[in-house]
Amino acid sequence: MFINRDARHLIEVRESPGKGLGVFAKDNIPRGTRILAESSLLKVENDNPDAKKILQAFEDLTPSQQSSYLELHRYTFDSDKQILEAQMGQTWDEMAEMHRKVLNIYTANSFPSIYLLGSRFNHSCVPNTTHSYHPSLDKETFHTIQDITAGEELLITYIDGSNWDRSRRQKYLQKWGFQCNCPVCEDTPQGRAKEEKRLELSYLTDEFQDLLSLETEESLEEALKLTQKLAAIQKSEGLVGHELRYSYVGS
Ligand SMILES: C[S@@+](CC[C@H](N)C(=O)[O-])C[C@H]1O[C@@H](n2cnc3c(N)ncnc32)[C@H](O)[C@@H]1O
Repeated sequence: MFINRDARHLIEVRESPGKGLGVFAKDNIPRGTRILAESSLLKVENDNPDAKKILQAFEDLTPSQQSSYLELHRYTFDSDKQILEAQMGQTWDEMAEMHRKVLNIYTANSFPSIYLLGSRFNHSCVPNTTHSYHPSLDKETFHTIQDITAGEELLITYIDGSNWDRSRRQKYLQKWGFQCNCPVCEDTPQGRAKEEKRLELSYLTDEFQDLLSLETEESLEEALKLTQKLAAIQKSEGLVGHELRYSYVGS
């Protein structure tokens, strides 16, 4: 049986300078704490946005759930707008204002479901929090992956590839309409040194895939050595979420 508890009393939502609202620690939080296990407010069974299903799911909410939903952050990137326009058979300007709002909120916050508290986590390319869907609980769970000090912001990553280079990361983040200034993205000597490590990770990951595809005893042994090297860099760079798990057990 899975215990359906979290430590949300240790977090609060408040203004994060330059980022809108964010999630902050009210107290010190040890690494590995499940800070949140949250049921979705609005669920759409599709990884890609489907305008009509999203609007129907919104219609199916209670009035109080609808007003909570409408308080979430709004943003829709142009290419997502084009997809939604095609699905609706209307231009963005022709759509009812409420439809634009609902879709704007969906595209800015979907996991692909929408979570009221979970949607307030901002992004960092060096996250201190990870999240995943927990099928037995039917909840999205959020765990700290670093020790957090009181007052610190809890950050997840919106990117599914920690070894992407800076320009690829930034291009992907355009979907949410912001420029990342996390410790790896900042244009400082420290930021550039961290970026070098990302490039090394990218190179080693490609080499690892090449070795695996050879499927000889020697290449698999080499691949195993490489994963140890990958894991060491990931740990030293604070990349201790999903990517480290992949290094140990494969994706
Ligand atoms: C899922 S919401 C996160 C919560 C949001 N800040 C709010 O006020 O509800 C995504 C939005 O947060 C902002 N955001 C997230 N991470 C950011 C970052 N690292 N820097 C600046 N803005 C960020 C962007 O406006 C983005 O579209």
